Amino acid sequence: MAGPIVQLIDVTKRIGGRIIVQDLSFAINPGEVFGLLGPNGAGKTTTIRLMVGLIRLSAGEILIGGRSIRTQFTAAIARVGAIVEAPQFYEFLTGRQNLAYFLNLARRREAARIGEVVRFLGMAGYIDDRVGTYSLGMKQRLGIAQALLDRPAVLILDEPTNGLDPAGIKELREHLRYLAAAENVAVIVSSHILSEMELLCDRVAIIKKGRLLDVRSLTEAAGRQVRFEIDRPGEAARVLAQAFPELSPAAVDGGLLLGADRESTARINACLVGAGFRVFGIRPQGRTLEDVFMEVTVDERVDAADPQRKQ
Ligand SMILES: Nc1ncnc2c1ncn2[C@@H]1O[C@H](COP(=O)(O)OP(=O)(O)OP(=O)(O)O)[C@@H](O)[C@H]1O
Repeated sequence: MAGPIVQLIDVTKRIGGRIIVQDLSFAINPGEVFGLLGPNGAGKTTTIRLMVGLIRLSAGEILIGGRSIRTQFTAAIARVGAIVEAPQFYEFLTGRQNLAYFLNLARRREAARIGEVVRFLGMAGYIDDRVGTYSLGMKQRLGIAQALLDRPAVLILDEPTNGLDPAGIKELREHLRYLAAAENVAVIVSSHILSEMELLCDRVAIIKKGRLLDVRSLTEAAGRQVRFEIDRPGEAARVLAQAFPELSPAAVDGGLLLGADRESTARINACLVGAGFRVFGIRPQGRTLEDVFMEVTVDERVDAADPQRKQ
């Protein structure tokens, strides 16, 4: 197996002395739809802005296709298509003319690629209409089309379901899943709504107050999640991502989380001990994604129900 296309290693961001994101470590594989899930202010947008190099890391490392976003920015970002802030289009041009404009900006003149992404995203019915006449969902899709023009290996979409109705979300999900499956693109999306992420993603990382609480697979219902209590989890996640990329290890508070059956649990343990890590405990993870997410959001719900508690 080729290994992860995106790796976050102990990613930390401080702004004005405040820690916004702390020690995030996880890896994303080609062909999967990966979600960043967390309440408002959890640090999802900051994490995405770090991934696309819009802001600088305070500590840690982000690798895209094995290239560092810090020291090899141009090579790393060449593999990424992203919509971070709402994409801007010329309203007086048609969708196709907008795509042609962006394609020329990238100094490529491959008109055939426009046809390809238009077909792919099912936009043929309106691509030659002026963008000023588009609905929010249509503009959203034009944004994705633009991000796909350069055939990225990684597609990053911040809150892509914002403003879409359930039918729009379902369509988006079908396109993203197809993209992941057919073109082996790693798709990264963020949201604060669990039910939307469950529909969209293969795996979900839950973030609260800038820290990674959990990473769950949503595709393998029987997938067994095992938690290793360990020293230096971020470093261990990196070592394991190389040795066992198929396990998608993630560092969470004081530990390491991965999908592993009995046999691989033993192999992972041997690998960790062999690499000099101290393993303090190994436990199957029993809680459902919803249990974890409820815990993440409980403070907010209590505060909302009983505002006096905030005093
Ligand atoms: N440039 C900045 N200066 C100061 N604080 C910031 C800055 N950028 C983000 N923050 C703070 O960091 C925290 C995380 O913000 P971020 O936008 O990453 O969260 P989020 O999970 O994307 O939330 P939302 O769903 O509301 O967009 C927030 O408390 C925010 O106020």
